[in-house]
Amino acid sequence: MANYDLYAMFLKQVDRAEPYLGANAELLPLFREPKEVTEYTLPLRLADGSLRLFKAWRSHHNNALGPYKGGVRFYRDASREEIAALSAWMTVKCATAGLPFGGSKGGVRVHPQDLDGEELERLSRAYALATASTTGPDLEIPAPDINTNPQTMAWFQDTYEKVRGDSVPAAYTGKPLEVGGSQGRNASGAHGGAFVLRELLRELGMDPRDVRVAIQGYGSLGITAHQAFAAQGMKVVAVSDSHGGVYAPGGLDPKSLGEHKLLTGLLRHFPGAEDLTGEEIFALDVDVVVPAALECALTEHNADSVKAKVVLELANAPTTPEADRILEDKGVLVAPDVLANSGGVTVSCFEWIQGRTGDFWSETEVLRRLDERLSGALRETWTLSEQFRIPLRTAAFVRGVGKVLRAMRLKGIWP
Ligand SMILES: NC(=O)C1=CN([C@@H]2O[C@H](COP(=O)(O)OP(=O)(O)OC[C@H]3O[C@@H](n4cnc5c(N)ncnc54)[C@H](OP(=O)(O)O)[C@@H]3O)[C@@H](O)[C@H]2O)C=CC1
Ligand SMILES: O=C(O)CCC(=O)C(=O)O
Repeated sequence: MANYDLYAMFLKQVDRAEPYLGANAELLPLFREPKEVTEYTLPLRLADGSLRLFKAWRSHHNNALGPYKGGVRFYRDASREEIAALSAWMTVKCATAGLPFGGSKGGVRVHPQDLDGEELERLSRAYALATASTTGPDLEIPAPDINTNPQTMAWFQDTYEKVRGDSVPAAYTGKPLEVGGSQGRNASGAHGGAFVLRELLRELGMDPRDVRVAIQGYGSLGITAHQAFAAQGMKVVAVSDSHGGVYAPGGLDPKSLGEHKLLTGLLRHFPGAEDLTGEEIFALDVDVVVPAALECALTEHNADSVKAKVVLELANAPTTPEADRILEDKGVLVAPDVLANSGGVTVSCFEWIQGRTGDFWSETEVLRRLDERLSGALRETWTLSEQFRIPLRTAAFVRGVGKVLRAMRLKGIWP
């Protein structure tokens, strides 16, 4: 993925929506730029006494719709460009899901496996300290992303509250339940994706019980997606991680496969399944493929091999614009990330509301609201896509970017 310019990918997606944005397209030059990208150098004393410096970034893309919202990733290839592009997609995602947020993203260039638990805690606290002055329920509300989790959010929250000398439960989301998290947040990305897929299958006249799925990526999102799809009666026949994958035409059981991965660290060698190479996952004879790992998984090199009818993007930016064109020509429907993986940030929004009001909801209530919101967003996007005969991604951009531009116009963001 390293050779793709993610920000250029985002701009190409905006370009395709531009002809449908009417007079407000005049404001696009401002929308195309992140408002600010800040770089930090985080010092860390390692357990062996040596001193190491870590680069980190926080990108604020656009806040016309509300405070900045986005995850923080700890990732060895994190870069300024990657974080800026992901913040721009967050702006579109929040608008597409109808949330009162703008878009941001944060990242630290670190391979977390190189650090022990205490070093990771101190690095997390260093990041929260560096970004504290631009964080808060009305400013910017960070959340988990790749290699960060509820524990990371608890460390962020504690550091922030020590700086503020106050309790601020709505400053971070994706927290553990014990410190103000929301029911249903951990699996919300997967549930959101499953709701979007269910609605798409309905539009396509397909019965979920006849649907075979292949998932690339078996981390937080991939594992919970396997469970959510199986609960809807779909058959997950193949999954992969960074070491390769497994295929079982009769379906893979999420519980025993999860235990196998936990025990051995691998998906491969799962009893009763065939091993796959990572490259084979997208070319399988299935109905739905689900990229749930990293950016640029589907490119001009492998898009033509896709046999599925639907690509459900649970990862951020898994399909390059070149791959998008190839898939369109083949008649493959791509459910875009800004819609398909918006379940995470939507339940983050619910957590923010619960933290501000002190009124906490049951998991059933969280999932009911998530379903209502994402099913509605999918139907509106589908209608727009049919009306203008444009791909779902472009339709999602027309809806999402359109909302942001209208807010910019009303607020008079031009000085
Ligand atoms: N967590 C969240 O709330 C949200 C996450 N996302 C996006 O979803 C994606 C996944 O996030 P998340 O599940 O949290 O991340 P995790 O770090 O928990 O999991 C990532 C998974 O991808 C696998 N992987 C890495 N490289 C490859 C590869 N080349 N081929 C196949 N699998 C690979 C990893 O393998 P291994 O297990 O071997 O390490 C791991 O299973 C990211 O794009 C993220 O931005 C989007 C919305 C919300
Ligand atoms: O939950 C959030 O606020 C952020 C989720 C996120 O980073 C993403 O959707 O990519």
